[in-house]
Amino acid sequence: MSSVASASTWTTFIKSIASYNGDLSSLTAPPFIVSPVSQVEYSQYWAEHTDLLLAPNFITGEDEDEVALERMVAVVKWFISTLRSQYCTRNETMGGEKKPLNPFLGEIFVGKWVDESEDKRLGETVLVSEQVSHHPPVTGYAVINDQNKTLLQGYNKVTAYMSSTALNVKQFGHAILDFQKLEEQYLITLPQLHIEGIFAFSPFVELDGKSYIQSSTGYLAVIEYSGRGYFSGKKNSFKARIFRDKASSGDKENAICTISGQWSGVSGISGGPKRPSVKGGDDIFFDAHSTEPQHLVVKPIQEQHHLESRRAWQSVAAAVKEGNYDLIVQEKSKLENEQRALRRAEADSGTEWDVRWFDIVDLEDTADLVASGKPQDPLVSLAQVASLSTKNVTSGTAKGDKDDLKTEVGSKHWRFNTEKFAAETEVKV
Ligand SMILES: CC(C)CCC[C@@H](C)[C@H]1CC[C@H]2[C@@H]3[C@@H](O)C=C4C[C@@H](O)CC[C@]4(C)[C@H]3CC[C@]12C
Repeated sequence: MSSVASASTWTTFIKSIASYNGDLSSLTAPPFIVSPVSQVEYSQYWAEHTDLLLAPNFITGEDEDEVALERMVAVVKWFISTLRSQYCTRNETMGGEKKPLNPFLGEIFVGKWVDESEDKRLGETVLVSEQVSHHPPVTGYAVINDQNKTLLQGYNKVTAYMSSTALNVKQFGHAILDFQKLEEQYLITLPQLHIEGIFAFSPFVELDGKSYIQSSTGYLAVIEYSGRGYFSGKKNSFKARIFRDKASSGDKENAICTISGQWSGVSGISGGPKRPSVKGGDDIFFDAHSTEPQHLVVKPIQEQHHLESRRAWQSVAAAVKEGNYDLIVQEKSKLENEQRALRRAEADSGTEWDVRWFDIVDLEDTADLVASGKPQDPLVSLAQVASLSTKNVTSGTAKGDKDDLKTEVGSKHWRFNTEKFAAETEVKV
């Protein structure tokens, strides 16, 4: 396509999103900003640094409180390390942010990270990701490491609205990182973001606002994001402050340590743990470019189940890579029509699609759960400590915020079901 033609298609697209407010799946994007990758694959970006994800398991010592702080710093380091993968991958590999393929209900994506450490202490780490809802689109994921009894699970939903300068994206959902051997859990809320550069023809993500990591040991990390110019003149800036607890986080001066810099580049740490080993050497906390992401190993397409993402979307992905607009539309329609036929058949037989590895839990009435003797969902206990909402609202919403107080918003959340996954016989990782 000529640059004049693509500029006019781009202008038409911008006009179509100018009044846009809702779930992004219905947005028809011009072929040159469509990605050949389905959004169900994005869950892999949580664990492209498995060594950092698992690091807290190996932090031990005499002083319990110091160890708890060191583990919190290690969790923050891992979290910061995920951001470049999550939000820069398309820019780095496709020359700009793209619109991912909209996963169909039941679409799955699985793979594993192989332990490349000398002592093999990391073991195998497995990813499972599943599209648990189509309207609205919701992706559930779990990263499982049996050797170190570590489970990261979560789910994600996005909505968006266009302002005069950017596409503003709200993330719903959260992640829970459970170190079962340590009996320590972390609630992780998701950053909010906007897409800049749309009018200049070159979209990219900027994170904004705050996200939180609450540890069951009481430590709370408050991470603030800014684009170019607020904290420093640099893009993708952040400042993470670690506090002893929620109560002390009211005053920034109480921060035990502060980590700041660029999440897509270099960051440093001041204050915090006494042992230098957890801080990173030479005053560098994390350098996103000197620690390359470790990519997930995925089975060849011919060995994949028909619901596995790369197999299901292979014709569309090929058409996207070819830049063949008519073929993209044709191949996408085939898949969408099959999905519509499935939904009609379910409606006719009065059945519903069986979500494979996840369940929805209603945390509305936690008193019932406590009375039933079942262990409390970590969201309930950790959100309470951090004073965050347990409702189905924008990730990181404070308790008592106007959205938290809306009576019509429920507290239904997606959870990974380890038993269902253990009983899986058709899908091989
Ligand atoms: C290019 C643009 C104008 C079209 C709109 C694309 C829009 C649907 C895309 C753009 C960025 C995408 C984010 C992506 O940056 C990273 C993540 C993190 C991942 O864990 C969950 C998905 C999410 C939020 C993507 C959702 C789809 C977005 C907003």
